[in-house]
Amino acid sequence: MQVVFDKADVPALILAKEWTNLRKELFGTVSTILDSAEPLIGTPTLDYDSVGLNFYDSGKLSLDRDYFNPAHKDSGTLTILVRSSEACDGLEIADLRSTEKIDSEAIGREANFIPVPAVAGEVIVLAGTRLQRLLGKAKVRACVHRVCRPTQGSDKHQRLSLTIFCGPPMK
Ligand SMILES: O=C(O)CCC(=O)C(=O)O
Ligand SMILES: [Fe+2]
Repeated sequence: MQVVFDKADVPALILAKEWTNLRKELFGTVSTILDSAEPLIGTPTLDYDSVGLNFYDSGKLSLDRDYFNPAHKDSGTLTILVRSSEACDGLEIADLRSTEKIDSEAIGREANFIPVPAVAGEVIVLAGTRLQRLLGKAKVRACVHRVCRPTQGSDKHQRLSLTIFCGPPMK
């Protein structure tokens, strides 16, 4: 038996089409805000996205670990982040003005970190190292971020987040 799909009905293709339109709008806005003539999408190399799903469970985090996810930069152009909506879920970003350090680990030790409380319906957009490379450090710096062990809520805190990593990762 042969099953024939109408492409217009395949959910993954519908989603891909929606995402392509959204991506175009998002990068157009970012280019305008950053006054960039540099293409950020629209070439086969740049039009690369990958999706990540993170499940964090503080019950499974060993006691000597303070972070679900230690200080790091994402390596693409932009990261779109959606997370479960508890007010203080441990996400923090580094204030890069508070340190001269360059690498994520040193920034993680030295910088002041700013908590990012979750707001219902929000979508967070983080700059990655490829965006910094394309536009120059004077215009944009890759966001150093981390997810701490949450201090609020029950001991068995669980957290879910979804990321779309746009652009090919830097090596
Ligand atoms: O879970 C989060 O809020 C952040 C996840 C993250 O930084 C990553 O997957 O690169
Ligand atoms: Fe990240």
